[in-house]
Amino acid sequence: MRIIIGSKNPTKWKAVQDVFDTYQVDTLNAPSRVSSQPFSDEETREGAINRALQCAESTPGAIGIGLEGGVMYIKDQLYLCNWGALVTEDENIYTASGARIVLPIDIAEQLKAGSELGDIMDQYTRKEEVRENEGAIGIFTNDSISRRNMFVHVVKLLRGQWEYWINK
Ligand SMILES: O=P(O)(O)OP(=O)(O)OP(=O)(O)OC[C@H]1O[C@@H](n2cnc3c(O)ncnc32)[C@H](O)[C@@H]1O
Ligand SMILES: [Mg+2]
Repeated sequence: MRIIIGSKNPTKWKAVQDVFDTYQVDTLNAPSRVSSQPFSDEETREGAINRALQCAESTPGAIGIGLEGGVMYIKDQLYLCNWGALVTEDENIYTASGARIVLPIDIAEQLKAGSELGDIMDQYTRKEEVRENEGAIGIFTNDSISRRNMFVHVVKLLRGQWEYWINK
């Protein structure tokens, strides 16, 4: 069976390949159809579902996966949040979220002013393409958990739910 992941970002498709290691995993540049910087759990989850649906619809018999990054408030603190969705060929939708950590206040201020986290992180670290490597979660956990690692966990939650319910 083919798995299609709706992003060319290596942290995302490699996470899917890590979990679905015996499957053929293909990538599709599927737009999230939400803001480029989602600002709530709801919006981030919707972006993941939109991407997964487009992937599943693109190829008969394929499973679509969408992974989306965003930020969300708890009280006055801004947290990183990530969501995943898996859509089966009969359009069952499974969702799961990833671990979250609070963002430093100066990063939160720049996000509130309208910048995207990917750009802010590159400036902050003086690196290139942090979002395609360790990610903000890697930087602010002292490299304990990379963005790919965090997505592996999300994809395991998706695969596990799908396998559980498929036999019911
Ligand atoms: O190509 P796509 O799949 O769109 O990958 P992306 O890196 O843009 O990832 P998202 O659209 O899912 O993330 C939404 C925004 O948040 C940024 N972002 C999310 N998580 C991040 C992280 O861990 N490190 C750096 N930027 C992150 C990202 O760059 C976008 O600006
Ligand atoms: Mg993006």
